[in-house]
Amino acid sequence: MDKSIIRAKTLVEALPYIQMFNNKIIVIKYGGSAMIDAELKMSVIKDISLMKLVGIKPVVVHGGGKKISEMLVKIGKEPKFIQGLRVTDDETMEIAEMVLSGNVNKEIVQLFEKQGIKSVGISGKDGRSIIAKKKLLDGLDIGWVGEIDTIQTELITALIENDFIPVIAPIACDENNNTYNINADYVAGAIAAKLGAEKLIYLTDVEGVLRDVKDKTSLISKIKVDEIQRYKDDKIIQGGMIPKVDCCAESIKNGVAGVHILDGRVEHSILLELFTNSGIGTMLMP
Ligand SMILES: Nc1ncnc2c1ncn2[C@@H]1O[C@H](COP(=O)(O)OP(=O)(O)O)[C@@H](O)[C@H]1O
Ligand SMILES: CC(=O)N[C@@H](CCC(=O)OP(=O)(O)O)C(=O)O
Repeated sequence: MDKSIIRAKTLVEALPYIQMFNNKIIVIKYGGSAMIDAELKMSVIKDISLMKLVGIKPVVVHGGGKKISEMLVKIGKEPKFIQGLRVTDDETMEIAEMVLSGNVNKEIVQLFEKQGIKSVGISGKDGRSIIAKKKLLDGLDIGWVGEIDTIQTELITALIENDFIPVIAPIACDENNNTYNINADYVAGAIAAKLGAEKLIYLTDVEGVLRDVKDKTSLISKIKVDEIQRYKDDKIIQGGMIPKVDCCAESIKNGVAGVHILDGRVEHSILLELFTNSGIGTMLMP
């Protein structure tokens, strides 16, 4: 068949989905692991730009953990994680803020602007959008790691209403102006719930949740919230996947209808998930 006919057919099939998401907020967590090369980054940005052009209201929450770790190694500091969360001393906090609120955030904004899409980069500090408090891991103090106390959507909503894509770095402060490093997965989940998003999509560097991390064919395509603990106990879900599934569960409890973990390395993974019948990745369900 002529390629243009295939394209037209695909478009016609996509139309009902496009209409279904018209004016709906979709939160995309763009993880550092899926920002590995320029081509891939551009492809993700183009997909989100297309969503915006067809009437969806995307909100981007980004990570950048790999870049923080690279910077720490450059200054001779060994990155340390406990249960997927970075142990954050004073120096690490300073670097995390520089990398996330500065470098990564502004690069994403610049890529949207290159597509002619209006976007504004903020961190949780701007407009006091995220108020944090210290997170203790089973009583253990791991430094300036924050958990979300309050989300104030005033600024984010103003940006959406004025046709901008909000691009949010997971840095926040508390009432005493201490700065906190928050895992971006938590920020995406909490913002999706607070905004009443239609969908929350986690873009990462694996096919989804795998039964065996070394076997990419072992994808678990559907997980019920009450199955998560068993997967964690059985050490199937580990490391960086722990905060992701916990946030998925929390957002579902808070009313987000569709939560997906997708492979950000696959071209058009978001569009395939949103606009076709061929669901990819892992879908979390109540
Ligand atoms: N069961 C699992 N399925 C898939 N990935 C897993 C699983 N358990 C642990 N992981 C790890 O979680 C990682 C994704 O989390 P993370 O590195 O924090 O990504 P991101 O930067 O996108 O937030 C994967 O690269 C993988 O190493
Ligand atoms: C406390 C904590 O772990 N914060 C994360 C924030 C960045 C992040 O979440 O980046 P990814 O989404 O790319 O993993 C960190 O310092 O790596």
